[in-house]
Amino acid sequence: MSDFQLPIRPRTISKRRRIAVVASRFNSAFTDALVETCCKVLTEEGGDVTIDLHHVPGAFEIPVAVEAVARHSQVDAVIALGVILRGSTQHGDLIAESVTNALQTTANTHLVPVIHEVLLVNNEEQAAERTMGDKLNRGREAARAALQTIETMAKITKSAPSASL
Ligand SMILES: Nc1c(NC[C@H](O)[C@H](O)[C@H](O)CO)[nH]c(=O)[nH]c1=O
Ligand SMILES: CC(=O)[C@@H](O)COP(=O)(O)O
Repeated sequence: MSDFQLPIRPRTISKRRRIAVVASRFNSAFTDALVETCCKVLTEEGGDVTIDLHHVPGAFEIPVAVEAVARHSQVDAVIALGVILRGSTQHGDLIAESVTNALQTTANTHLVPVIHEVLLVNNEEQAAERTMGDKLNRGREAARAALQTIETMAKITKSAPSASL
């Protein structure tokens, strides 16, 4: 009897990546800086990467667009970029909390990495440091977190039994 076994279906890990960026326009000087740096780093460090950029008015609208991307597009990751400046009421904190929870839910529901850089800051100085500076740049951080998480997810799914994929 032959001990020949059919090879299991190869799961080719394509190095071609598609990443969606969902960014709010509110506080656009800061959010535009986040988008610019994030896309630059994705292009420089991500290899063969296609970026789908989507804009929404404010941070509160980011999760619905991220969920739509997760449901309807074949992306390897979604990056959420926004800047919430604390005002004199609780409004900013409420938005930030709801965005955080919604992004986590989308990531875990669709098993797609969602990178959360919807920043909640106390003032413009903190916003500038994080969006325009070199030391704390959250746009750069977002791009690198997306690329690293894509690699990790690929390793995890590669080592999973094919029936569970
Ligand atoms: N104050 C900020 C907002 N506010 C707008 C909301 O996000 C939202 O668009 C509005 O409540 C309509 O649903 N958005 C930010 O991104 N940053 C802010 O500082
Ligand atoms: C997050 C906001 O919409 C914020 O600008 C609201 O400001 P305020 O708390 O002063 O009403």
